[in-house]
Amino acid sequence: MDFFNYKNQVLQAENVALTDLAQEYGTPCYVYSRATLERHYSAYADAFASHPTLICYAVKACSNIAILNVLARLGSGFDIVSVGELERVLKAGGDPAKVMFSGLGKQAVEMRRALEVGIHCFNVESEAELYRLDQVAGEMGKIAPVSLRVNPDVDAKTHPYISTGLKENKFGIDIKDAVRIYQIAHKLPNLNVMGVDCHIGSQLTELKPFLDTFDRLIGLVDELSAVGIEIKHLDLGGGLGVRYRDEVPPEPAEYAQLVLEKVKGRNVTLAFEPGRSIAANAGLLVTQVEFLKCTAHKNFAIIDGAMNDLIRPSLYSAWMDIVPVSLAPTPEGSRSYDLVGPICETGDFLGKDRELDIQAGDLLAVRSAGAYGFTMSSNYNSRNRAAEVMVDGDKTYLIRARETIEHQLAGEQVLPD
Ligand SMILES: Cc1ncc(COP(=O)(O)O)c(C=O)c1O
Ligand SMILES: N[C@@H](CCCC[NH3+])C(=O)O
Repeated sequence: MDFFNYKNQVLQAENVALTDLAQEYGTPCYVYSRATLERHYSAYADAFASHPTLICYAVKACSNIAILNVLARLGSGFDIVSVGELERVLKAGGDPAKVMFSGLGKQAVEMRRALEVGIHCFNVESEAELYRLDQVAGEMGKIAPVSLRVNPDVDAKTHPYISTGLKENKFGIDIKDAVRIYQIAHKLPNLNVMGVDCHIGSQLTELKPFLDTFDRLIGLVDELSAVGIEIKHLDLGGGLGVRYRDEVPPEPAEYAQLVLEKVKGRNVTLAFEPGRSIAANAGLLVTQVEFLKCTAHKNFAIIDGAMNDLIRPSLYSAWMDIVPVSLAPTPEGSRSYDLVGPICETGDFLGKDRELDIQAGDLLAVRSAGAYGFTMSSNYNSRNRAAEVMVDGDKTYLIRARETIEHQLAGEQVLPD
């Protein structure tokens, strides 16, 4: 459930009509609902309340500092993959002691900053990374807390571009090699091997791959214990899917029930790194129809939102729900449209073959756009990135001003004469 509903035939974000919001902030514009974000985070926190568990929101899903701050106030931890994301968390008032540092290409300078602020754990993805982290920690006179990200070779049954837990994927350490590499890590003087980590993919709509993974990780924990390495922390990553169309993904409570059953009697803390399931349905992208272009072959609605604003449809052929902000009938009547942006790419579309009753000037909302929406946006075609607005009840806050050409050009210069 979210807090985007129609009232008097106009779509609202909480108590604010999107027509008013578009008037004030312009389009394209990302709109987030604070109540929805809080509800989604709390679904995890409540589900795991009976066991020591760290919920680390995956910053990459939506990294605006206002979003991070709303979650930090609820006690959320954060999963980061770069020093940029770490600085966002710190700026947002997040607690570094609740930060997991994931990602397979951490630079020494990033490790240094994370050690300086005292993060919870590094999720290390290769033997080479272990040596680098050991060296950096040694130079700083620190001990780095470490989990190894294990690749369990489980099929997450999701889009191939967002599946990460198969042996052919670049992520993690092959589970067959894990004991050997744990033994290396255990001997390195500046590392404290505390946990096992994994993340098998994103937009999972079944629990079975998670549970198969869990069983493999527990098997590894027992093997490690047999060679004298005690694991105190299990990080199961993110990946729980959301409904974009007709998917029926499991709720955090169902997931928790099964995991807590499996973890019974074991002295391990748990961690999760949900991104999409917290942010996706807490945000939408509001865009305006510039022109209708109807030919003998196709009807196009040319909109002011484009693939640079929201790349998921172009990149993954992802289907996103697109609805009119106002349900009032138009003189045009209902037709099937491809919703295309102004970018010079055939792949620049947000939706295809959508039956809509719209006319030029109308507003549309792309639903479930809160995750991997703004964070994957770009300046392609020198377009300014969209504004971001947070709604809280009947209040609205501009949490990121629309970019300007001056922002885009800052840092560029022509050659001297
Ligand atoms: C290491 C890691 N953790 C967490 C996430 C968040 O995943 P999701 O948004 O599917 O919950 C990702 C992205 O898939 C990831 O790569
Ligand atoms: N960006 C992807 C998900 C990738 C998750 C990153 N680990 C999406 O929009 O679905």
